[in-house]
Amino acid sequence: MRRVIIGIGGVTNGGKTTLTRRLIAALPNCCVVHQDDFFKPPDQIEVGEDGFKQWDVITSIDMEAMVNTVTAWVENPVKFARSHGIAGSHPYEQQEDDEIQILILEGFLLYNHKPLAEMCSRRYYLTIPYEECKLRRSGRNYRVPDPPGLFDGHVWPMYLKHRQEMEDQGVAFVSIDGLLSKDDIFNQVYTDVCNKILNIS
Ligand SMILES: Nc1ncnc2c1ncn2[C@@H]1O[C@H](COP(=O)(O)OP(=O)(O)O)[C@@H](O)[C@H]1O
Ligand SMILES: O=C(O)c1ccc[n+]([C@@H]2O[C@H](COP(=O)([O-])O)[C@@H](O)[C@H]2O)c1
Repeated sequence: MRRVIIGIGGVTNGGKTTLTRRLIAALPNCCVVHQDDFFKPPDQIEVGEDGFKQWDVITSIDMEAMVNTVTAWVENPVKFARSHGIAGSHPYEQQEDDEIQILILEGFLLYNHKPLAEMCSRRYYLTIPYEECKLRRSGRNYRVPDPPGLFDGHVWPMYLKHRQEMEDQGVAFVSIDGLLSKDDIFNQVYTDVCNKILNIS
């Protein structure tokens, strides 16, 4: 059994979840782990000197739990799929030795966590400019709503900081223009996955 982990990273509201949903529907034997599912509870999030809860830093996420979840998939992708209620049309019971199992990791701080970044066979990174990001973010409803000023005071500065850190650390990624249409983004990434990972064209 061949295992492949694909990273879908990038800026908040860049289109990561949208792209991930489409890839899951198109790829065989494909599971997903969302980094957002590992946010710590609000009472464990530090308040910074700027007065904002520091959601957009890696310590706001329980990375140990996330890595444990990914490790569970690596150890047994078939069991992982079953225990996460993924039946699909693929014959999990009849595994061929050369069958491929795919895990998508989706999140805004994937590549700033070295062990996770290194687990990805290929890393995609969605970007959108400041104005578009602020606009999309203003229409989003998170479990904890954004207080006024959070985007400019915390979210965007942290995005720039983490992006710079990732580039300084030499993490290799395929940059995706999040301003393209949802169809174009999907086609670009799906074609790349087929060519570079699945070796089918
Ligand atoms: N390519 C796109 N063009 C325009 N809007 C998009 C595109 N991709 C996503 N969106 C919209 O942007 C918002 C955030 O998308 P989402 O996929 O949840 O982003 P993320 O997971 O990166 O935060 C949603 O309203 C979504 O419909
Ligand atoms: O999901 C939550 O519980 C949650 C609570 C507070 C904040 N968030 C925001 O979630 C953002 C990352 O998710 P996303 O989908 O926008 O990439 C990040 O910018 C956080 O500010 C998310």
